[in-house]
Amino acid sequence: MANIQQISITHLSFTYQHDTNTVLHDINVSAPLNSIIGIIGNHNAGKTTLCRVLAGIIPNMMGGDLLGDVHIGNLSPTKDWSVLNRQTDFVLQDPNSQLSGLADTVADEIAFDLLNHGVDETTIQRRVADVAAQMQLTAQLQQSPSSLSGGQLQRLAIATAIVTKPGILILDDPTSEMDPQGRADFFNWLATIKDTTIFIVSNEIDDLCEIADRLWVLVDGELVRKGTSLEVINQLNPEWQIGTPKVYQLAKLMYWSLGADLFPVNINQLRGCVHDQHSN
Ligand SMILES: Nc1ncnc2c1ncn2[C@@H]1O[C@H](COP(=O)(O)OP(=O)(O)OP(=O)(O)O)[C@@H](O)[C@H]1O
Repeated sequence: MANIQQISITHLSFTYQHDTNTVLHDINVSAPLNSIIGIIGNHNAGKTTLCRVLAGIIPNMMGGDLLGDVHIGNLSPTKDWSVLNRQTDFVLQDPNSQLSGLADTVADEIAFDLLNHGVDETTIQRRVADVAAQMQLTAQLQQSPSSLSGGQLQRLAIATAIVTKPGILILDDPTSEMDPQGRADFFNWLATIKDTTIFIVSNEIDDLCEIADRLWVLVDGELVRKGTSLEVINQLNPEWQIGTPKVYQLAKLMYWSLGADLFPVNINQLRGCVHDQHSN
């Protein structure tokens, strides 16, 4: 029986149709619902593929040989896709591929799913204004989506995903086109989201260590590390060539340890550590 408070993945393996390479190898992991899970790893490690499985796109829209079991709460992306799909939004790596292409304005694009859900006009206007403010797109609401910059398009893709208030949000490299300030604003916003299970693939390891409750590390399709960012970053194998946060690099250099050879990975941990050094 599935644990309704847990995300659980057991013995998950996957090979794309008409392919012989197994992309995901026997993945086993669990995490509490409503947490932020950062998915990191090397190039072609299977991060996007794992997101597709979590969203139910595999096997419902993309075929292949899927083994094992995935549950998000009591729902299985394979067996309960129609229910899960209504609660899930997926922000793709390429924002253009997820916009409707039918809307004349940014406001219409954000409103698109709400209109499809039959939401009333007043609620739509309020939700569009709220979400545009959250994604800093208020000034662009009457512009055509085609006039937006890459970073603005990514924020629009996120706006279209969150406007329906999904309980599960899957973000595949959502800040790749954003400038440093846009990226910082996005991660600050993400940290404020409540009651939502968030999976985020990102190379922004500094930001992930500030906000993620869990990190999952994929290397060549295998889940090689899982745990808090503190545990995971302190146990990375250099051969995996996965970047570490600047805070961790500095702390290691200065030997600002949290004890037991654990070095801080985010600002709060670093502050605690430096404070302890001064008070000793
Ligand atoms: N639709 C597909 N059909 C067949 N093979 C695919 C498909 N999508 C991805 N793959 C293959 O699966 C492997 C993992 O790809 P995936 O995109 O999941 O990795 P990733 O970790 O997200 O990569 P990146 O860091 O480059 O974004 C790669 O070898 C890729 O070529």
